[in-house]
Amino acid sequence: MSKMSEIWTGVGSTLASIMFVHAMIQQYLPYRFRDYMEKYMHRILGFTNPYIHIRFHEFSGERLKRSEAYTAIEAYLSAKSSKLAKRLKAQIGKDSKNLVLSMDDHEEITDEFQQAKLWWSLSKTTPKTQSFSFYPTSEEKRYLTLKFHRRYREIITEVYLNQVIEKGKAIVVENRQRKLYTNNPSHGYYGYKKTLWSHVVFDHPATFDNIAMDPTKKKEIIDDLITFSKGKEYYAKVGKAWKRGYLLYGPPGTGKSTMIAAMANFLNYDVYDLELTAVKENSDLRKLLIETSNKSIIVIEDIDCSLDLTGQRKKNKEDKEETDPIKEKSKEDRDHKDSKVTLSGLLNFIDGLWSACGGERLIVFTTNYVEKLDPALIRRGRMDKHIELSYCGFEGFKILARNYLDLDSHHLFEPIRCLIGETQMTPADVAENLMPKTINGDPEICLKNLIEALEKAKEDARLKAEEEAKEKELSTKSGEAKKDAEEKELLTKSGEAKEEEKEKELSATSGEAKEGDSSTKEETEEDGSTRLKDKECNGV
Ligand SMILES: Nc1ncnc2c1ncn2[C@@H]1O[C@H](COP(=O)(O)OP(=O)(O)OP(=O)(O)O)[C@@H](O)[C@H]1O
Ligand SMILES: [Mg+2]
Repeated sequence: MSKMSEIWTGVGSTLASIMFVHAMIQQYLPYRFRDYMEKYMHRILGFTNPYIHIRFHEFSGERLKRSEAYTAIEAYLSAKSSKLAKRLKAQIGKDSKNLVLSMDDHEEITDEFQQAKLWWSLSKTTPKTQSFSFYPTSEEKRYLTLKFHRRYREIITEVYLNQVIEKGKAIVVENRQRKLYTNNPSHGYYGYKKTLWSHVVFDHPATFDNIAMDPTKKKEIIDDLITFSKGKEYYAKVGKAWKRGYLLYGPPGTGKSTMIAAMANFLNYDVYDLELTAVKENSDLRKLLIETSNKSIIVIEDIDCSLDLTGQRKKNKEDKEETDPIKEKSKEDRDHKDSKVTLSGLLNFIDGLWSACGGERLIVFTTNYVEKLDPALIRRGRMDKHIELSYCGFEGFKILARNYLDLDSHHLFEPIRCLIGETQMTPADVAENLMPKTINGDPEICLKNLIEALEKAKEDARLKAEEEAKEKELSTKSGEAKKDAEEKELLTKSGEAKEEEKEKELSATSGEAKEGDSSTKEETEEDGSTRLKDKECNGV
């Protein structure tokens, strides 16, 4: 027993001495000298220590992007971590149904591969200059370290790691909880985490099945999306970045936003809803692009309202645009948000060199006024596919009737078919009319509601057309009257001019004829006036 206590005392004093020496070195040895010592210590240990360490940092390239390898390894280790690690981190999993567990900082778990034993550990470094903050610092850098015996070097680096990455990627895709991101303002206070994007779980029920549109057009879009998502090799072969631009245009309420949600659900992509007015400069746009993940849709809604995208051309049309409510709104937004994003910045965002970072991205613009967009912005190559979403047709109505009323046919479909072809009603309005207003609503009542609304819309359209025709007629008439008056004026003027000319001509000819007598007349006049003058002077 006394021997045991002696040993413990010995160990204790040795440890205390080591700690003392370490503290002295830390405090008194010059920084450069310490660096040298560490370097040579590692070399000496390298000869004696048979273990190899590989580090995988969470962020690569100046924190620009989360490392894909790190994410994949984290996913691969997640199953093992939940069994082996003592301290775990929990995150909500796919569809908010289950928890995904992973090991916490400074934990270590073991793995085996063809008789080789491996150790995975998670560490983090915090910045040396600590400042007081209520919030967790975003400067922490995490890294995973793999440790294994040097005799397994080849098998681990050439086989094991590749398998880990592959399996991890598959798990990431499987567990992917799709997200809807929006960009944080580039300036001002925006919470404790200086991230570029904030996100919520993307949970939109729209699918291509319940979008009301022409079936052939719908199939064309679906085929296009499938071709894109499977086109990795093809894009590489033709030397194009793996991305595709979609321009969705049409009147309000025709399903542009719904279509984006359906696309995301169909392809299982994340959605990045980019608010351009919150982006201060073109360089911020680039940073935002880099922070987006693969398999995502980058959306800019109402692009015509987001920015002044007519570039320099605006200056030439200043007067005209002053009365344009859309441009005025965009001007207001610009003034408020102080955004300096330019058209060329946006063009570069879509297909500049940076747009090729990552891959499998859709860029979608929506607008109500396609004609107001700069042609350079929507040319093929930038916006590859232009999709017009328009008023509801009979095919669209049938889809809505199936969605909202579970009806595939009904005797009221026929009058609706006739009416819907003659009116311009958006799918949003049709859907609203079809929606039962009570829990056990009768479908027939909903169809009748729709018929009523369609008839009203038809009547309104007729009245509007009549009014327009009248206005046109009036303006034509007033135009004609104006023209008549102008013509008359012109005629009168030309008549007068002619008369004057004639008179001149006449006077000229008569002047020539009388040329001989003129001297006599002048003389006579002269005489007369002399006489009058004489009279005046004489006081007569
Ligand atoms: N084609 C459609 N198919 C099914 N539902 C539709 C369709 N179009 C519109 N709707 C319904 O109308 C509502 C409005 O549609 P949505 O927001 O997609 O229109 P939008 O074209 O984006 O309009 P805006 O131009 O004003 O943004 C949606 O909630 C959706 O239920
Ligand atoms: Mg919309």
